[in-house]
Amino acid sequence: MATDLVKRYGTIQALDGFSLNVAPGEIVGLLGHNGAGKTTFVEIVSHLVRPDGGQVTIDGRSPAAARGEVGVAPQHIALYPSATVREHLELYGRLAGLRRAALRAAIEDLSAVLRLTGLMDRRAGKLSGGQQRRTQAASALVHRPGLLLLDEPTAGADLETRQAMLDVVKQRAGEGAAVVYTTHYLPELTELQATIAVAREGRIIARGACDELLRDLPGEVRVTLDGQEEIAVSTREPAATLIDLLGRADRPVTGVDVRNPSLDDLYRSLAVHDAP
Ligand SMILES: Nc1ncnc2c1ncn2[C@@H]1O[C@H](COP(=O)(O)OP(=O)(O)OP(=O)(O)O)[C@@H](O)[C@H]1O
Repeated sequence: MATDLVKRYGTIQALDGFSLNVAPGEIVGLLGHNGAGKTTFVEIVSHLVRPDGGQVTIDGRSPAAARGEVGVAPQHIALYPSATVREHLELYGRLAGLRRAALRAAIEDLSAVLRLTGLMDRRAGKLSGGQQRRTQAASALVHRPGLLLLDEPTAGADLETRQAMLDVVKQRAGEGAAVVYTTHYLPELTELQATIAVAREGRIIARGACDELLRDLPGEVRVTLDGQEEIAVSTREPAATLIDLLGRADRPVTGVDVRNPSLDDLYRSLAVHDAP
């Protein structure tokens, strides 16, 4: 849906040929260092920012034409402090065309999944940070958009908020929504069974299923000898390496640890440094 996006802010090249496709029902975990361009991409797809070059289509339409089909939870909290949680959901639901019974049902369903039921009549400005995050996500989701753009939806969130967010994302993807989920918390992407896109310096430098991307990375085998000396070997063949190390051990082996490559290793290998 995004092809060759380019965006400059003065001398800063925020996007430099950024391309990413997301299929219906797919959750894409968008990773990348601070300043890699993730938020700029989200802003362009949600028609908040115009690209200098490249193209975005959402179900064959431009971001302007498809606005009602997109649900966006921005990185920074953007709620009306004096409006209640219910008023937020009613407002965003009505803006998207929901009325009466359909609106009520959508709000009831979403407030249960996002654990907002007991908070519906509280003003947004008086909520905790995690409660605000959940309200913001609910506002993005209430009209059941076909494309969800969630920009660090769990930043600073406690366990309850994090779990609620993961539950609702899985539910919506299960119903066919395409989801772009930016995060710095890699275990969330494993739980979401997300495919991965890694951004670096304004473009996507790795894209695919998690297993595929990890296949070529080395894991690590550690063997402890006599409770003291530890030998650590980085290897693509952990079983063979372990057998070799055990065969060559000249003292009792007191500990063995085999670590398969993780998303953290992938992230470090591809997007190691902060942008200047
Ligand atoms: N409105 C703006 N004006 C000037 N520069 C901007 C603006 N928005 C983004 N940038 C710059 O564009 C680059 C990409 O920023 P962006 O926010 O898209 O990165 P990000 O990957 O979302 O980072 P983070 O993980 O920190 O949220 C950065 O260098 C940033 O400073």
